[in-house]
Formats: sequence, structure tokens, C-alpha cells
Amino acid sequence: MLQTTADLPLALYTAAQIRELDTRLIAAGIPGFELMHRAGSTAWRHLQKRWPEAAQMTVLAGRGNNAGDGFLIAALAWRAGWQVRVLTVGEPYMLQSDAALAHDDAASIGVPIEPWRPGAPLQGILVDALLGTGLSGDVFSPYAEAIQAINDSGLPVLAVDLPSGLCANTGRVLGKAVCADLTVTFIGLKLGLFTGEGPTRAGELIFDDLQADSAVMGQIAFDAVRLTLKNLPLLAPRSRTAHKSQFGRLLIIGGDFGTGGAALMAAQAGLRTGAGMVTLITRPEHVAAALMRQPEIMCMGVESTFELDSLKDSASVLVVGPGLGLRSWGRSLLTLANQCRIPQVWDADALNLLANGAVTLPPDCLITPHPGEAARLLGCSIDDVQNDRPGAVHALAARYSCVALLKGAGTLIAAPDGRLVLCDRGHPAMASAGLGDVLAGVTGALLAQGMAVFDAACLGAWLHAVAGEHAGVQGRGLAACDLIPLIRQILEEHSPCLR
Ligand SMILES: NC(=O)C1=CN([C@@H]2O[C@H](COP(=O)(O)OP(=O)(O)OC[C@H]3O[C@@H](n4cnc5c(N)ncnc54)[C@H](OP(=O)(O)O)[C@@H]3O)[C@@H](O)[C@H]2O)[C@@H](O)CC1
Ligand SMILES: Nc1ncnc2c1ncn2[C@@H]1O[C@H](COP(=O)(O)OP(=O)(O)O)[C@@H](O)[C@H]1O
Ligand SMILES: [K+]
Repeated sequence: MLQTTADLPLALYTAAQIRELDTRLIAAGIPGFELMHRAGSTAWRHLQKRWPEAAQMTVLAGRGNNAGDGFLIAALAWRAGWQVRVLTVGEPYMLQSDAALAHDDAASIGVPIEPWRPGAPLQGILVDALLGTGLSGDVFSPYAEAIQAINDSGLPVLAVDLPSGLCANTGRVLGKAVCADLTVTFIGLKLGLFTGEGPTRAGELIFDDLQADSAVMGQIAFDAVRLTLKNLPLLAPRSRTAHKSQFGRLLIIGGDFGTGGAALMAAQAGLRTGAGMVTLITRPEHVAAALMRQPEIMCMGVESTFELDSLKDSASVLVVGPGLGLRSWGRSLLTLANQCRIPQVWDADALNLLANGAVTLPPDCLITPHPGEAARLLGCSIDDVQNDRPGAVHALAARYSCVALLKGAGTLIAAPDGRLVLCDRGHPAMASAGLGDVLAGVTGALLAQGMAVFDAACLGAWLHAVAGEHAGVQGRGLAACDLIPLIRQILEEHSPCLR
């Protein structure tokens, strides 16, 4: 898991953007070899900090500039008296420019450098300097075998810039990828370290900008931003004379037979996130239980949509989908939602019905699919979604002209205008049924309090994920409702009700 996120910058780049940054930094007067020295020095410093007792290392070097960093780390360790060996996976004679200079530096002081062969003994701390941002396509032989040997060794691994084999843009494993304990990444954060398999492959993540000139950094567009306290959209404090109608009437629609709890959890979450009024439209059979559990929620049991016409006109925000089901009851309620021209959150079965083509999405919507729902909406496989989560969330936002929030570790939020935000908070204990229903209710309540759709998606995802971290401390067995009081508390901490 990614362990160090607090002090990391916000911008997330693709490999191409990082290459462009490198080029511009060099053009601005920092020689490439100087950047490589800075990269090698910072990686060496963090390696010693992480493994203070170690005195032996094996560097696995490829044949690009990532290998150049590896040769310089080897030279630094050799000078410090470590037992060092470099195993080259590409032929050293293929090294070019800065990487060739780095090789010659290490060779000139006597660092043992020899070709890697299958079965070659690996010792000490392993430095993965095989592939960085220059990787393209699936890892080929013998790199794939060398990566496997690193992963099979059971030894501690430091990945230079990126775990080799990890796609810098998507976090996809390109055939094989190194599983590192520590990754020291340079110049700009790569989006792939935060999504897909990135967090599990990178281990602890350390960032060093290599003293890159901020003016040069500012010239390059980035792909996405991380959501942190620095850029989190917040609710304004309330005036002392506030009254409930200023904070919206949130209508939650869902809860067919067998899934009544889903809609109730969304309604409870909406109430506790500050919606002025919450009305739950559900099956008549669920009304008594809902009122017992949360009498503040106005609860209406409906058999058909006729009963709803007046209600839908008074609602300011609608959340539809939790436990809605795919039967005629759910379909007719969703058709009604589709006719309302108010901000809406579509989740769960509303998305499955949308994918079936049973309805269309009204304007000004937020959709909150998990990867399975996203795959249905895009007509592709779940693997396709997970292999390129940024691509999938952009495609959802574009295809449905809405704000799309793709759930799962490293939640992503995209708008049709191309904005992309990543929430790297959360906890694996959140892999439990009902968590999505709570998120839908939270985002609905933020919309009801006047937030723009994109902002409500960002704040909702962040509150939900941070609450998940708090509840996750107790380990497995997290129940979705456990999050609701925590969300209220975290919202108050960062967006106090009174100034
Ligand atoms: N000034 C700078 O630029 C700085 C750069 N820095 C460092 O440079 C790194 C980027 O260096 P880079 O661009 O040389 O690429 P890199 O990641 O070493 O890989 C290229 C090699 O990979 C190979 N290869 C490609 N695909 C493959 C596949 N599927 N399977 C197997 N092999 C494959 C490709 O093979 P070839 O095309 O030669 O056949 C080529 O040999 C960056 O991550 C950072 O560490 C820092 O020092 C800071 C300053
Ligand atoms: N490993 C994880 N790390 C972070 N967040 C997670 C993880 N697993 C699940 N979540 C979050 O939990 C929620 C699960 O939602 P969903 O799959 O829709 O559940 P349900 O449909 O049962 O309500 C999502 O917000 C998701 O991002
Ligand atoms: K690497």
C-alpha cells in the first residue's frame, strides 16, 4: 500500500508529461547528468534511511536512464564501503549518453558490473533500475524474467522512479511488475503510482522534485490532481438564522424487496451530512422499519409513481439507485427521476438500468459506479476498466455528459471538460456491502446544500474515504453505517457549521 501521502504534491503526470518536463528542465540549464546525479543521491539517501543496518546491495540495471540512476546509486554505495554488485539486463554497450556516463563512473571506481543471468544470486537490498518512464508495451524478455527474480527473492526492494513494469499513466502491470517496499520517484508524481496496481506495487512512496524550477514545472499541464486538504472544496459556515429550506430537500429513491437497507442507509447518510430535509421513497413494506430506525426521515412507501408527482416537484436534489432493483417498480421510479430537472446522483441499479438502455441520464448528474457498473456502462470488461481507470472515468464522463465518480481504491472523479481528480484516501476494510449507498447519500446532501456537482463528488469521496480510514483501524467487519457518524465528525472538523 501507498504509505506516505501527506506531504506529496497535488499534480499527477503521465510519462509523456514527465519526459516533456525533463526536456524543458534540461533546456532551462540543468544538464541531464546533473538531474541524474540528484536522482541517484536522493534514492541513496532514502535507501539508507529505510534500511540503516544494511551494507550490501544488488542493482539490477536496464539500458535507459533509469539504469543510469542505478549506476550512480551503486557508485555512492561503493564509495560508502558497501558490498555492491550491478547486474545488467540490457547489454551495457547499448547504454547511451547520461546512462553511459553513469555506467562509466561506476566502472571507473571498480564497482563490479556483470550481465544478469537467470538464477544469478541476488543479495542485500535490491535496487530496481530496470525500467522507468521509458517503458512502452508489455515487458519483454529478459526483463520479465529479471522482474520475476526480484519478486521471488524475498529481499527488500527499492524501485527507482517507478516499480519496473508498472505503467506510469494507468498503474497497469504490463505483463510483469516489480513489487517494491520503497519507491523514490522524481520530478513529478506519476498518476500510475496512485491508481490500478500502483499503490500495491510501489510500497512506501517518496517524492523528490530534484530542485526542478517551479517556473518550468508551471509550463507543463498535468493529467490529474490529488485531493487533499489543500484543494478540498468545503461547505460555507451557516448563518445563525439558517433554516432548513436553505439546505435542500433531498429525495432518495430506492429499496425494492430484499434491498430496503440500501436506500435507508443513503437517506441516513444524507441526513447526517446536513441536508435540510430528507425524504425516502421506498417500498411500503420498508416504511415501518425505516421510521423506527430514523424517524427524522420522511418516509413514503409507494407502489407506483402516480403518488409521487407533487413530491418530485418540491425536491431540490435526487439520489436514485440504492437497492432500486431491476424490476418494473425500480424502472418506473427511475423513469420518473429522469423527468426531473434537478441535480441528481445515480448509483447502483439506476446505473444498471442506464446501461441496459432502459432510460437516459438527465443533465447535471453525478454517476457513482463501481468498476462492475462502469464496465456495463462502457460495454467493456471489468479488467478493461481496472487496467485503465483514468481512461474509463474520462470515457464515462464523456459518454454520459455527466460528472463520473469511479469507486474502488483510488477513487477517480472526472468531468466532461476533462478535469480529473484522484482521492488516494481509504482503507481495504471498506470493501464491504453498503458503503456505496452511504457515499450516494453523502454526495446528495452536499448537492442539497448548494455545492456544484463536481465539488460535491470530490468532498463526498474524500469524507467517505477518510471516515473509512478511521473505521478501518478496527480492521475487518466494517459496517457501512459505522461511517455515518464519522463522516459527520470529519465534515465538522473541516467545514464547521458555525464560523
Ligand atoms: N534527464 C532525465 O531524463 C532524467 C531521467 N531520469 C530517469 O530516467 C528514466 C527514464 O529514462 P528513459 O527515458 O531512458 O527510459 P527507461 O525507463 O530507462 O527505459 C528505457 C529502456 O526501456 C526499454 N524498454 C522499453 N519498453 C520495454 C519493454 N516493454 N520491455 C523491456 N524493455 C523495454 C527500452 O528498450 P529499447 O527501446 O532500447 O529496446 C529502453 O532501453 C526515469 O524513469 C528516471 O529514472 C532521472 O535520472 C532524472 C533525470
Ligand atoms: N480497498 C479499498 N480502498 C479504498 N476504498 C475502497 C476500497 N474498497 C472499497 N472502497 C470504497 O467503498 C465503496 C464501495 O462501494 P460499492 O462497491 O458501490 O458498494 P455497495 O454497492 O455495496 O454499496 C466505494 O466508495 C469504494 O471506493
Ligand atoms: K525502476
